[in-house]
Amino acid sequence: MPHAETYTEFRPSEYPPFPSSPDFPTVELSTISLQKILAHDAAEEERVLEACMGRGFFYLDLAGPEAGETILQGAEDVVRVAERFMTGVPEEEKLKYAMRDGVLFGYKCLGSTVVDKAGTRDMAEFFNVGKNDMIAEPGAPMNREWPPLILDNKPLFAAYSRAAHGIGLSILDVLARKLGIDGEEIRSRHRITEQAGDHVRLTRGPPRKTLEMPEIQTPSHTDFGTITVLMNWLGGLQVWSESSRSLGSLEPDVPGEWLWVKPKPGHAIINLGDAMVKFTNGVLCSGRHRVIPSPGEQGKWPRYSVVYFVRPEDSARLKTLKGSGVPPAKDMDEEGVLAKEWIFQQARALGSKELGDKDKK
Ligand SMILES: O=C(O)CCC(=O)C(=O)O
Ligand SMILES: [Fe+2]
Repeated sequence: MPHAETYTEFRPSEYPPFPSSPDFPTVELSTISLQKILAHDAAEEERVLEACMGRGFFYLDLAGPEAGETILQGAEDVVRVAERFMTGVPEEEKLKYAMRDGVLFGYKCLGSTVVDKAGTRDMAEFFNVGKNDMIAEPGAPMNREWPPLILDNKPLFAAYSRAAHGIGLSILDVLARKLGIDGEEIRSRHRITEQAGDHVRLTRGPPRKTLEMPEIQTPSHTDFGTITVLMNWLGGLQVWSESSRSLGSLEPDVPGEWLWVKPKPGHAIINLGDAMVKFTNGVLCSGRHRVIPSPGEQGKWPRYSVVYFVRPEDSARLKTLKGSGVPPAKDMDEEGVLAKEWIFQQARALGSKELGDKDKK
């Protein structure tokens, strides 16, 4: 038995495999190579477009480029910080850092959101670590107070945020090129130094209690921002089998079923958010997804994930962008809605009590 101080419940090398049984139908997602994207490989770029016009989800092979390696190693280091926070800090201390007053950074305790019309409570804890505060120069003012554990690891969160943001923008560059959109239209709305809702989300879901109970950890949602870089080690994430471009309702609005997304070692899971649907007038899809406890034997382990949300800068304007592959829309020549306001509206549409919980969803 390891000594209490070295004990860890995050032990990827010991996890049982994802069950191969028809009881757990999985989704087939394309695998895209970050290396090839960065080398402007034409066939790979076409596959990125196809994946984003379809489900809006794909695996990204991170091996090779420096940013990919930063995510691969960094995600495990981030989970170790998450584990110390989630399992080591008393609840009343954690609640001092709760998300509140429309600020989406900080702690969300288990059960603070409703996952269905019956009012069932969620089963996941998160901690949203804001990008701007982590990349801030020492001594610069911050958007909020952070626990010492997070501040002690500021360089880790800064490096992780920069790498994930950079990867997200490289994918957005590809999509812009393929759709004939001026890449600057997207880049200028996602400058890393500008204030934005970008954050690293640390999540912990407890082990499954029973085989039958759904125990929803994160209810059905589409991400609000532009693009998401997700690292997870255990099953639990599911995508809705049919793509839908409508935003905002808790339940899927087209017939289909939930399909499991099998974690793939060495790969991130990339998905588009609602801002990308807006920018492209619905040409691209923000896939609907949710998280339930891991299947089969995997469900005996607590489940951690590390999510980076790339979002438009707070003061950016959201509207359909001009491009040869984008059908014209009424809002193209309008000023567009302020990103900060857009996120707030999306959160409210999802029935959130506070903005924070439901960027959350
Ligand atoms: O934990 C996961 O695998 C996905 C989490 C997620 O979808 C989210 O936090 O938006
Ligand atoms: Fe999500």
